[in-house]
Amino acid sequence: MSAEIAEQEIAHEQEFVDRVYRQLEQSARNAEALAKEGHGRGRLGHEGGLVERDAMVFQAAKRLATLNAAHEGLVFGRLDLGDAADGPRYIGRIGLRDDNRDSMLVDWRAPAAAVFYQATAADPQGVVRRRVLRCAADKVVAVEDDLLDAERGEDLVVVGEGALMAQLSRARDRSMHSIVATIQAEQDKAIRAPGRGVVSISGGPGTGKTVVALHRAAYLLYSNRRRYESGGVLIVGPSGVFMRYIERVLPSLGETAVALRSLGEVVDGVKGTRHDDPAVADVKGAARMAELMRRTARQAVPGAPRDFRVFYRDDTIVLTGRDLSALRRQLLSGGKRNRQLPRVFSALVDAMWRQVRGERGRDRGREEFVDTMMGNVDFVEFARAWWPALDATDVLGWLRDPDLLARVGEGVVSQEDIALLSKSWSGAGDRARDYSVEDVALLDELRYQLGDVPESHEHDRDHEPDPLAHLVDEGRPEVTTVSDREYATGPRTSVRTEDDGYAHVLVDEAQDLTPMQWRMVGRRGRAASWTIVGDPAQSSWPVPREASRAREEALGDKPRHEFHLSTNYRNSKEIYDFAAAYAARVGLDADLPNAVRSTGLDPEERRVDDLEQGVRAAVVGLAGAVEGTVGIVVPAARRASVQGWLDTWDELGEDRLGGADARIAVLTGLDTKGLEFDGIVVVEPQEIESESATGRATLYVVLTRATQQMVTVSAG
Ligand SMILES: Nc1ncnc2c1ncn2[C@@H]1O[C@H](COP(=O)(O)OP(=O)(O)OP(=O)(O)O)[C@@H](O)[C@H]1O
Repeated sequence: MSAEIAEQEIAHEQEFVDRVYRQLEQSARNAEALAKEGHGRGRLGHEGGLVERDAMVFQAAKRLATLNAAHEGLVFGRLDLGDAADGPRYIGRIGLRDDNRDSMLVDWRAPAAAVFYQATAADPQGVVRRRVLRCAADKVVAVEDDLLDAERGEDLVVVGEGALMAQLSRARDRSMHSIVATIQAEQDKAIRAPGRGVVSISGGPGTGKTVVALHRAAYLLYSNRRRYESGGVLIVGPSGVFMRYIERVLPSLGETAVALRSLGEVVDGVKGTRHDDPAVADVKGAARMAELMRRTARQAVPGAPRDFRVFYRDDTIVLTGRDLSALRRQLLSGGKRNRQLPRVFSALVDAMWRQVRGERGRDRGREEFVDTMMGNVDFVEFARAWWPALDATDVLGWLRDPDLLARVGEGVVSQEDIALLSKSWSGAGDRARDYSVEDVALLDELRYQLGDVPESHEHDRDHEPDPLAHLVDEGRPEVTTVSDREYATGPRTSVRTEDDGYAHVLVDEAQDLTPMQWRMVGRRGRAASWTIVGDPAQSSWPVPREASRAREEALGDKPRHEFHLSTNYRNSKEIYDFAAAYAARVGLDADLPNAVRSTGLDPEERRVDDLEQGVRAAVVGLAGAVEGTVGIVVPAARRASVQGWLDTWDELGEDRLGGADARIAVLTGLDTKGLEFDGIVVVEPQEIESESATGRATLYVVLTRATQQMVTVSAG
């Protein structure tokens, strides 16, 4: 194939791409005009004007956002079909029509685009030639063809060596990119799977599970926009760094109505960023913690009055500790703690009225007794303190008291568990509200145990007017509506459990969710369809059976659809062979995909006398050898010291600045989950392996993160 012919083809495609961009601008102008008109109508003030305006402005703004997001690499595919009379079909990130309403560009998710991904030479499905256009901004820089039907395509020019290889060899930056142009047939099936029930996508490292799941989210939004945009789509991933890594994929596909949350951010209003030590994390994630939280949520409020005494007419009325415990149990048997707030006053007054024996008191009747108590400042204060509206963070705080922890933990968790939990919480001091990722699932458990504070229980007609009502109102959290969610760009502000549900829940790196995290995520997907992505061999949770039970409970009896991906698109063959040999050596039952790209560069295992100098040489070497990112992966115990070294290695310049998001960054094994780097330096792999009960799986994850080159460095 001569370069000249390739140039001609590129120039030809450029003409079409130019036309598409002109049309895009026209559409953007139309959307803007519509938005302006919408604002104008609002001002007219005629009936219904506001509603109409809101709808118009909203639609126009959304269309504008989509158009802006689509700007980069707008057109990426072309199909020449058997029936030449139809002309070529172009595929893009969004669909676009010309002024005559004729289709110029087919949205990649539309049924008419499916053959672009599914046609093969063995089964061309009417496609003669498939062409991928590679663009830089709005300029076509290369075209890559597959001739699928050699007979009918005799006259067609065929250019390029394959879009996929070109895409896989590109340098990595700190963001995942969309793969719309090169989705492979087995991936496409998982992306376009029907939106009902649970879609599980499994596969070994680098098989595209994450990127496929994200494209699936975009597909679902396209195929049933009303359901998924108003009900919301929640995407849960392992860490903040991971969420930043994937956050650009959906906007680049024109979708913004999605909540991306790391496991530490699933609960509105709290944020866990640090991890507990593995031993503590293992306890906090275990299923037995649910019972511990249930018991905690039923405890008397620490520091609240233990009894109450008042004189009424001829009687001394006393609510003893025992009375109050019985009342607490009685109220709790009627429903969740906060839900019972409207009943507290009557329950207390009833118990006290039973003690009114004197004639003067009885003669005046219960009503007067109630009125008197409502006006009694001491009583109202006592009742507020005895049964306040409780927040999960306050209740978790109770467990900082080792005695209380030991009391509620008895018979539920072991003595060792209690010691570990106590060390984690009672030592918190100033960090009392600095939650770990593992604490967040416990807070969620407590939220559901406590229940929401009723919105306006003062209107509750079945019960006495409640002097505590105003108290409750002060603390009433905001409630979000469906339209808030549609308009929302940032995190939701709701803290009510009833607003937690989504229409679709997508869990990435699902093999790592603890039982408590499954419970937390499961609550958000009771009525949802699900996409679950994972690879059991990469799991860092030590009790897989317990986690799968919790996962089954979260998913209920929803129908399951399984998809398996079998090609590793990330690692060079040399790197993946090394990792697979490690998995076999340490006895991991790994799902071994087929790595398709070879670089001729084997990983290196270096032994050095001076660890710092050895790591420095490896990092500087890789930073010069690869174009993209370099990850320095260290045992958790060495993280701070290696970061300190990196800070002093001035020859690396700006590339090491910016912490976890820099071109050259220090990460622990667990931090690397789901990420990838062009070059990886693994510091003391043996220590990473022995650092936790599931260290072998963690090291396997680490060994499967590099796209180009990998060096391990150990001292001695
Ligand atoms: N069809 C494709 N075309 C181009 N690149 C692809 C394709 N499929 C996957 N990739 C790339 O392969 C890399 C690995 O993908 P991804 O991170 O989604 O894999 P994964 O299965 O989630 O990996 P792991 O389980 O190891 O974290 C990414 O860079 C992704 O963009």
